[in-house]
Amino acid sequence: MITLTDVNKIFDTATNRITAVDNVNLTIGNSEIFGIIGYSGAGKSTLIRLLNGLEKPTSGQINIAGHELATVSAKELREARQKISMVFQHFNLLWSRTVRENIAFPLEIAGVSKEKRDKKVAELVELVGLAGREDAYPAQLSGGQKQRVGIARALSNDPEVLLCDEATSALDPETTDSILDLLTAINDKLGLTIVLITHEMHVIRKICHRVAVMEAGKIVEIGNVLDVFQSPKEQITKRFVSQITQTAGTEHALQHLKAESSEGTLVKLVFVGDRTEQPVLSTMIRRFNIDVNIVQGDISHTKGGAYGTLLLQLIGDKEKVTSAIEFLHNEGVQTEVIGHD
Ligand SMILES: Nc1ncnc2c1ncn2[C@@H]1O[C@H](COP(=O)(O)OP(=O)(O)OP(=O)(O)O)[C@@H](O)[C@H]1O
Repeated sequence: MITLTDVNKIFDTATNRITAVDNVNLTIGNSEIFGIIGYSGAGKSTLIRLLNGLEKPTSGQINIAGHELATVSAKELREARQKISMVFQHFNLLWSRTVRENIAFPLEIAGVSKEKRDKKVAELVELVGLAGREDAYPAQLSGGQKQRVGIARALSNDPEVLLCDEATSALDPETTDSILDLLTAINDKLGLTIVLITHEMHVIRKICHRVAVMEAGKIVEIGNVLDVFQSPKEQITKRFVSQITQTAGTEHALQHLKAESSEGTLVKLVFVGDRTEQPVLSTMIRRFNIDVNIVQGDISHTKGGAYGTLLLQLIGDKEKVTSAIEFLHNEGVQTEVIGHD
């Protein structure tokens, strides 16, 4: 559905030359929810502007739904852009128009008849959960409701690809979750492809099938969300993953434990998929007759399954502790020994 081949975007300014997108190769499948994560300046906005045809690449090819964006005529680009819609961080609504009129706006531009517009708007209002608010103005809506209007408007011309540019970054955590649930429901119901850029790993974890990590214009890591959570390879990816898996107290707790208690073996466990639901730990404790002190733990849910980390202090006979760690490993639990007595 979307293929980027050797894509570069270079900005030449009066004083320097910036490679905002650096040799990016990427394929995004039909109906996929694909996340691009990176810190500020990584090149995410430039990449999304290339995807919606607002920028042309300096070199390389971008193919979306059969259209070669880099080389198409202005007319074909307009046609291609009919298939691509965008949701913005700050909603970009028309403030003097009602909810109904905002959603209908792209249809008006496209010359769709009033009857068809009204029918479509009614469907979309229902889909995004705004029934009863059709005649409200944006200023009368909450942030989450404004974004619902933004999403309904983006869907009005039946796009095949929905691009989301930090769509939840201006919202509080609870509202963020409700908008992410809405995007998931839309992906399930309409089967359209969603590409989102974000700097929040929570967004990736909650709704994406796959993720690409961007740094200095390059995609430095890419994979299924669960795989990336389970074994991030690059340092930057580890930092993003730790946004979720590491609570503020962990480092402190570790240092405290290392300093205060020299007893036992400190082990970090990573559970993936079904393993999180199995009583692996209680079996281990019973079988090897060791004491276990839980230092820290959490579980996250991704589209591909559950993912959890647990920091344990194992206390007991050294051989038994070693066998217990081996048992965990054989049960499919990733183990990493962090410290020994
Ligand atoms: N039109 C432009 N002219 C010159 N430089 C640009 C232009 N657009 C982006 N850049 C530069 O390209 C680099 C990537 O910027 P980009 O906005 O794509 O990153 P980003 O990951 O989206 O960050 P942010 O979240 O802060 O927008 C930055 O160094 C930026 O200054």
